[in-house]
Amino acid sequence: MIHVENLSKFYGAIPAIQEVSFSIQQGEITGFLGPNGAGKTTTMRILTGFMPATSGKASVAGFDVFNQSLEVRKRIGYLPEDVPLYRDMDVTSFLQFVAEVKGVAKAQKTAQVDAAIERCGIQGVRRRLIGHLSKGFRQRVGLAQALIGEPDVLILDEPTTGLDPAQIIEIRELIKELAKEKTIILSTHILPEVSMICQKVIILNRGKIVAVDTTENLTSRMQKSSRVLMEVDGPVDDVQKALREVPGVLGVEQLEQISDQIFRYQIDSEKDQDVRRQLAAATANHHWGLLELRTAEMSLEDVFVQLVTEEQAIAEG
Ligand SMILES: Nc1ncnc2c1ncn2[C@@H]1O[C@H](COP(=O)(O)OP(=O)(O)OP(=O)(O)O)[C@@H](O)[C@H]1O
Repeated sequence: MIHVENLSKFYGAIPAIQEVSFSIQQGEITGFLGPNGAGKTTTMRILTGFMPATSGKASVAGFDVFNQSLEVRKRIGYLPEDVPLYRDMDVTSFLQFVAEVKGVAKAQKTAQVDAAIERCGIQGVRRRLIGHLSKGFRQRVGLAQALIGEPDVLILDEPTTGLDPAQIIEIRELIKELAKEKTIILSTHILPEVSMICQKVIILNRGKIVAVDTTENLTSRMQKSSRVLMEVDGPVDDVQKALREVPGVLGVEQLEQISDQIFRYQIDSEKDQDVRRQLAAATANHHWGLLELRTAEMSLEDVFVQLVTEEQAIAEG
């Protein structure tokens, strides 16, 4: 559905993205993840035909984003980071205006506006002025305008930024619903958002792709060791020593103190080696209280830090 090949964009002499390549299949929901300034917005703007690239190729549904930008725009619904909503217009009039701008046939205009209003759950505010809506509802209106024209692809730039926790959950649910019928690219710098919503992740750092994979693969590929978390009631130095002596254990780190003698520990062991039984036995042998023992998944955040650090180390030689 979306193909990007060796895309680069320079602002003057400053490279915003360099040699970016990826493909997104129809129906996939892909997270564009990267710190501020990584090049997420730049890539999205090029894909939506808002801005030309300096070099490289990109196509959406088989149409070239540079030479056939009108065809591409018809197939993409775009939610920019700052949605240009007209605060003095009511929701319905605004969406009708968007339908006109997008060239929706007159006969379909009302039906499409109504459908978008319903999809985004804004029936109750359809006559309200946009300027009087909460940020969460404004974001829903932003999503509704992206749906007008019935595009196959949605490109959403940081759709949850600036929302409160309840609104964030609502918008994520809405995006997941939309993902049942659309191909979606969503940019974010919030890591859990990607693992919650996306099947695939493209990680950008300083204008370059550092990884493209499924969220699951990425986590397991980068996981170089297994990690166990324990909470033990016992003398801290002795506990650490005993846990370190368990075969296969690579390191023990003391985490927070819960109370007097109770501490939490993080134990890293060789990948694929399950040391939980031995850790429990070591604790029992010393008659310490074992209050908790569980494996810890490496978070996407750990993966991200690892990838970016590795990349920086390579760049610095
Ligand atoms: N119009 C512009 N003129 C000059 N430099 C720009 C312009 N727009 C972006 N840049 C630079 O290009 C790089 C990539 O920016 P971009 O906005 O694409 O990143 P981003 O990943 O979307 O970041 P953010 O999360 O902060 O929006 C940054 O270094 C930025 O300063």
